[in-house]
Amino acid sequence: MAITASRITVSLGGKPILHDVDAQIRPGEVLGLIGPNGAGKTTLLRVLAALLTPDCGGVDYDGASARALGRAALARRIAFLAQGGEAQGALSVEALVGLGRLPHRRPFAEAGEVDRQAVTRALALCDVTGFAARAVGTLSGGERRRVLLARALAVEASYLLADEPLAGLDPQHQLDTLQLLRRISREGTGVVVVLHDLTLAGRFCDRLLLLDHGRRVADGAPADVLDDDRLAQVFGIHALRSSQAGESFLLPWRTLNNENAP
Ligand SMILES: Nc1ncnc2c1ncn2[C@@H]1O[C@H](COP(=O)(O)OP(=O)(O)OP(=O)(O)O)[C@@H](O)[C@H]1O
Repeated sequence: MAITASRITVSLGGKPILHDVDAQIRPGEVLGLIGPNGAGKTTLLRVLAALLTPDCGGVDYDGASARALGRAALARRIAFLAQGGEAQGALSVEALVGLGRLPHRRPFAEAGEVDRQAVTRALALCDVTGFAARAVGTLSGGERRRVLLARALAVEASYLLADEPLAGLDPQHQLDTLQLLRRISREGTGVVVVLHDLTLAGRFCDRLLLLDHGRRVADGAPADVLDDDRLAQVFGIHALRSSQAGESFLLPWRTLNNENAP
């Protein structure tokens, strides 16, 4: 069981974006998708979610193609949290999170008890139960982000694909969100998450896939992927390293084109 993307090549607007990229999302694992701005992370995530058809290569979903599965089955199998996702202003938070249940409902059917329980659980997991009756348009940016994650969790899909779920979140909710993603992965979900924070990516992901200029330059354990040479070559930074209670971590410290900075 896995989502397996093989030799993905994509051009957009006549510009090559991804070249021959392989990627695999496995149940029970948090895969971090990292790389500089413009590296192709969102494009790869959209291919994995079957929202974008690659020019070459293909994606296999637990042994079936997207076409064989069909839209409805894919929507139950894959939850997608878009980067900076829009949310309709007048809709209540509870109704928006309830949209995550649509793939499970027959057309025009009312929400059932299972749907209501999934929404209640997703609201609690994302710490937004207190906002349930509020109009989405009245929330702060970070609150709205957590509500959109709740909508994705309400799908209760086998795979969760999240594009920068930490953007705009305060430190507590960043840590909460990553702990939550780890928790659902331990319960069997395959999680892929686009992250810019290398400290958190190194701490919370089981595996990191590093993209640079549309190419996969590394895929493996965080400690192996985030070595000094790659941080220099791909990100142009130097990082400090330390450990706390036996857990090692890195802290991006200075850019290499600014050697004299503190
Ligand atoms: N429709 C399009 N037409 C032309 N170029 C595009 C199009 N969509 C994306 N691109 C380009 O493709 C490249 C990869 O974009 P993508 O959004 O996948 O990068 P990313 O790694 O997610 O970046 P970021 O970290 O900044 O979000 C960028 O250079 C972007 O400008």
